[in-house]
Amino acid sequence: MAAIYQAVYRRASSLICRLHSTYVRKMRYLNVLKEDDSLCRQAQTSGTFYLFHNLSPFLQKVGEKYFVPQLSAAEIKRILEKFKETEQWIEKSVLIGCSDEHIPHFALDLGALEKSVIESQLKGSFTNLQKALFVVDGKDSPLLASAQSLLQWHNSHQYCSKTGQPTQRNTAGSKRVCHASGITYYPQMSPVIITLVSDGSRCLLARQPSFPQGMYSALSGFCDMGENVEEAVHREVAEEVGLEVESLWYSASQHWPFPSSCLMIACHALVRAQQAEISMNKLELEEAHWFGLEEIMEGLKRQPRSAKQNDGSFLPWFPPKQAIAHQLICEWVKQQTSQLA
Ligand SMILES: NC(=O)C1=CN([C@@H]2O[C@H](COP(=O)(O)OP(=O)(O)OC[C@H]3O[C@@H](n4cnc5c(N)ncnc54)[C@H](OP(=O)(O)O)[C@@H]3O)[C@@H](O)[C@H]2O)C=CC1
Ligand SMILES: [Mg+2]
Repeated sequence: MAAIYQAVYRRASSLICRLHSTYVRKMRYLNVLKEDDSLCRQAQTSGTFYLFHNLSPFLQKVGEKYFVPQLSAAEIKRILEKFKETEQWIEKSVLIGCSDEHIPHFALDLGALEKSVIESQLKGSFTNLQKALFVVDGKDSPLLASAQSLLQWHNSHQYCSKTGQPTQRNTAGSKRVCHASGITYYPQMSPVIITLVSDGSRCLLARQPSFPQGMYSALSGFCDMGENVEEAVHREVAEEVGLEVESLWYSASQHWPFPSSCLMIACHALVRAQQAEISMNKLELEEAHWFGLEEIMEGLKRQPRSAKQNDGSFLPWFPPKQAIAHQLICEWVKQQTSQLA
């Protein structure tokens, strides 16, 4: 039966090949892997694997550069053999994407096995995600972030919240089902708005007590139940700095894995210059200031280390380019400089 099914799939995909672009074929292939457990199990034997250990990704350092190695199923089996574990472990992996040539990519957490043994066999180290995202190549960080978020979601959704019974995952790891209640659980993201407020000539940046010293960012906050993006922006700006947004526009979005899978929706917002006095909410923020164009341009040049002064205090610096807050600040600078030109 499986053989007939696979033959039909191969025939159908060869027809699709002739009709669609590489991107469309790739997305269709991934979709089929999510729906078809036996095909996905087969794909695991020819796929590549990103390794994690208790949610920390495995990286290799060559010179000053960090790489995210993709291991073959054979290499994974060799590690498992070392621990006298069976290859059934591979079934714990989750599907995270595929190459243009339809080589599927999986993420696998070997957290139950001794970390140092794997590290010395593969000549690399499991690195905290927060560090990893900022040292790997830009194209690898979204992949690491979404892989870790999916693994984390499976860790925290082992049981049905209605019946308390264990939930079962599909092979791709794109959902979990409670057979007692019939409820299907899908991986979740929390929508979060992030807004760069401007009064026309200055922009507003703030610090939360948990931020690294000297770092200022745009205002952010989780969307409330039932709220749309516009309402969330208006509310968060009012709550955090006591200002009323006059107009706003969408810029871009980003998946952010901290604390657990947020969908950051980035916007610019304008307040009236005559009504721009900040009334900061001290429960959420420790500082909030208006910054002029020059101060922002200086801040963008600073790194955390160069921001530290001799007396131990810090000059303002801003989130690194991997964070969408950075993109908002750069867009504001571009808009201001084009107005001046
Ligand atoms: N990529 C980027 O450029 C940036 C990303 N961010 C991210 O944005 C996110 C939200 O920013 P933040 O300003 O802290 O949000 P908020 O201003 O909404 O405040 C956070 C507080 O809201 C409560 N809360 C409400 N809903 C949730 C939920 N679904 N999950 C967790 N907490 C919730 C929690 O309070 P309590 O626990 O007391 O109930 C939490 O401490 C953070 O995860 C942060 O990492 C922020 C800035 C830049
Ligand atoms: Mg906030």
